Amino acid sequence: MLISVINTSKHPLPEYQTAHAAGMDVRANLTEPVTLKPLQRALVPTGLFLEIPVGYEMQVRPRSGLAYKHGIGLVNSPGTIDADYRGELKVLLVNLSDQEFVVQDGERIAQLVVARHETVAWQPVEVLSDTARGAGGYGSTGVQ
Ligand SMILES: O=c1ccn([C@H]2C[C@H](O)[C@@H](COP(=O)(O)OP(=O)(O)OP(=O)(O)O)O2)c(=O)[nH]1
Ligand SMILES: [Mg+2]
Repeated sequence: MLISVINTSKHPLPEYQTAHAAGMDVRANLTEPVTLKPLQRALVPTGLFLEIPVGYEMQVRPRSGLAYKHGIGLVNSPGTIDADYRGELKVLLVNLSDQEFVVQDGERIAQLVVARHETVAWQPVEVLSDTARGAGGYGSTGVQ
């Protein structure tokens, strides 16, 4: 699919790193590095402005390498970019490690996955259909 984009950053557009990757890695666009102390969060700019087609959303997801090696995640994982959003795409990083982490300009900080979504209209009713699960949840089926 095609997504209209304005790139005000000094970096290339987000790219798939392999042929069948689901996510495109997106880069930080910074004038100076951002230091994240343990448990600190920051809204990191990308310099990208998008127009996602109606009926689709973009999910901003963590990169597992950054998560595993440095404890870097997204506070709102997965972030949701709406089709009608025209502001700058930003990434809400959090440092879940016990070490300081420095985000560098141009660093691939997250990945973007585009997905279809439904738009729901509610149908209020008095009774819902019976199922074997019923109201069971939160581990009701056991562990093994
Ligand atoms: O990681 C994110 C999450 C959101 N957004 C932008 C795009 C999205 O369309 C908009 C609103 O996001 P969301 O609905 O998650 O935030 P909200 O707290 O509900 O704000 P709003 O009241 O503006 O919807 O912010 C980002 O740039 N990055
Ligand atoms: Mg919202």
